[in-house]
Amino acid sequence: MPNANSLKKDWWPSPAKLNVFLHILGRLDNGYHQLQSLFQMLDYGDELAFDITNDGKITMASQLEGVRDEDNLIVKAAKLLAKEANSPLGVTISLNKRLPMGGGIGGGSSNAATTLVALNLLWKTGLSEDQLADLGLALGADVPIFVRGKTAFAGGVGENITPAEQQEKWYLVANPGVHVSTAEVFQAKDLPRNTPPIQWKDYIFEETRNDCQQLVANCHPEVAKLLQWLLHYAPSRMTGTGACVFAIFSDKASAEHVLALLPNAWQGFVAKGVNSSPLLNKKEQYK
Ligand SMILES: C[C@@](CO)(OP(=O)(O)O)[C@H](O)COP(=O)(O)OP(=O)(O)OC[C@H]1O[C@@H](n2ccc(N)nc2=O)[C@H](O)[C@@H]1O
Ligand SMILES: Nc1ncnc2c1ncn2[C@@H]1O[C@H](COP(=O)(O)OP(=O)(O)O)[C@@H](O)[C@H]1O
Repeated sequence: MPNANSLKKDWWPSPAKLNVFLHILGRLDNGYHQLQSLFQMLDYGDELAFDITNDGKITMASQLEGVRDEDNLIVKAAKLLAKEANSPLGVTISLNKRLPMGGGIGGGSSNAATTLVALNLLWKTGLSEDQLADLGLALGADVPIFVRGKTAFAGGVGENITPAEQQEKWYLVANPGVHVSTAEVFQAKDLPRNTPPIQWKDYIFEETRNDCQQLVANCHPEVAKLLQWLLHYAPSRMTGTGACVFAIFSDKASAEHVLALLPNAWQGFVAKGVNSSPLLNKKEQYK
């Protein structure tokens, strides 16, 4: 239960995303991969609160388990913004972590984006959305998409973003409890890297796939098992480089029904797919 102190805080949403599909078109000379993906924003995620100080210090109210403060993307984002905008202010940041880490649902990238967007307003540093997205790219490939906050098609190495309104569906997101390293997936010899490009206007879910899914399912039987289980109920797929898996429903009750049946070995949550992220809605309140 939240304590009185946390109730008083002004919490900023840090939503998750799903890669509804993820195609790998090729590999560039620098080792990075050319992708095509539909980034679906969810109405579910972490929350951050920012207590502004005058001492120029950037600190976490408490350490995120398994992540040193200097490696935390939240701290990195705040430091980057302070440097870029030459801000003399400091901040103590509280994090209410709900999203599994390293699961392909973008929690770390989203935390970084929420930090950039919120502190730009609270520190009054006045950077444009384009400038924040550019700063974010230095922290991770998915940070710009969370700064923009729109469900979108992404091309290039992920930086080429085209907002694309989708029918708002319900997703059951389940975590098989295994950790998959993005870098290792992209290094794998037998990762398919030659999917032909598609035209965004021709996008149909059934004609797309996640090119990382087979490889990850082969290496992690738990991912294959979870996918098999979900496929009994609804169209299902892995997100990003894994390991989380999602199932698509047209209504909330059906998604919650399957969540209630999910075997205890797996954790999950139900979220609505939204075209505008909760962060964007919060930002609008400050205008
Ligand atoms: C492919 C996606 C789809 O959402 O996977 P998930 O991380 O969400 O699972 C992301 O764009 C990942 O973004 P992110 O996890 O921030 O990746 P980065 O830190 O930028 O890169 C991690 C490593 O992945 C590889 N990488 C990443 C992106 C890309 N287009 N091609 C790559 O080859 C590079 O080897 C890089 O060293
Ligand atoms: N604030 C943060 N939240 C989550 N992960 C973080 C954070 N800061 C750094 N990390 C590191 O980034 C890695 C990737 O996290 P995350 O973005 O949640 O996964 P993914 O990119 O697979 O969706 C984590 O394993 C963790 O070590």
